[in-house]
Amino acid sequence: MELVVSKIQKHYAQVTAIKELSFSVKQGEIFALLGPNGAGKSSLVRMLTGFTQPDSGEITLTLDGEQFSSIPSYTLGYLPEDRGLYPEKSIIKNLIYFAQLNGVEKKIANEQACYWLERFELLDRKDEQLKTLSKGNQQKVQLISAVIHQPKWVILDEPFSGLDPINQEKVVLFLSELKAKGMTVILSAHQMAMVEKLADRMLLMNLGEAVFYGTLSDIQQQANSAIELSAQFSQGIDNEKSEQLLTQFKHRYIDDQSLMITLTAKESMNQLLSTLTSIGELQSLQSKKMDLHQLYLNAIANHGEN
Ligand SMILES: Nc1ncnc2c1ncn2[C@@H]1O[C@H](COP(=O)(O)OP(=O)(O)OP(=O)(O)O)[C@@H](O)[C@H]1O
Repeated sequence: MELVVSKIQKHYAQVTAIKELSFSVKQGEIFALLGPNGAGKSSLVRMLTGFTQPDSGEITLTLDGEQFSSIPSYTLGYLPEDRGLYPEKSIIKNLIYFAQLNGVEKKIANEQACYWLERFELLDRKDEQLKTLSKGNQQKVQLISAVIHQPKWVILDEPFSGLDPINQEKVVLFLSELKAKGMTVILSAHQMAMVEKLADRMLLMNLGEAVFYGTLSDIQQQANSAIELSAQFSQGIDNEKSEQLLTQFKHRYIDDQSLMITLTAKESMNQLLSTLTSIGELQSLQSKKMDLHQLYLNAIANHGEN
């Protein structure tokens, strides 16, 4: 039941939205699609759901011995980028309506709706009109509507958007629960801290191409040629002087006594050390693994350079 995407391309008039993209999603995993605005995530999702087709290349999913060129709608739960619920209807009626559209009996739909509403602490408001909920709470109802028919595959376009940190954590738990129930989840997101916690594997796209792909540790290994170093000085440093001396090294300031440097394989540690010691009295120099946020920024900045 692996979803295999092989060398797909998608063009819109002059724009090539997806270029020769290949990857696969394994059954039961949480797979994250990452990338800056315009990278091609929504174009890809539209092809995975069968809403549009690739101009070339192939998408294949084998389910119960049958082969499909997208995820069939009967087994898909989808949270689209443009949300669509009925603001005048009650929360429970919205959810039952969406479940019934997907062939779920009313009684089961009601049970499922109550189960998930309780999880999101919204059960006591189920009979209120949807429009009376805050934007974040409406988002939670929308998430429930995407999974109320217990699909095997779930695609969520930006499930964290508009949510405060507490509710983002609730969505992390919600997604983990979907995985524990055996669903395969594909999500697009811009919140790297959430993705780092959740995703089994991920694909970073830029300009329609894959920039990195794999588990977080695969990606950290791929980026191993570059290391992040944190330099701490015993006194405040002179920014003007450090800017002149550090021109060849990619760096950013943490505060007036410390900075982060990204050292690539091409650059010399000895030279960096002598540069740092001429900036001021170095108290410590530590290397640390790049988090997903930093890996993402570096990968996008370097994409297309080689
Ligand atoms: N219907 C369309 N007609 C023409 N160009 C399009 C169309 N849809 C997308 N594009 C272009 O294709 C490229 C990829 O867009 P897409 O919406 O897939 O990116 P995205 O990664 O989903 O961005 P975002 O994070 O902003 O939602 C962009 O250059 C966009 O302008």
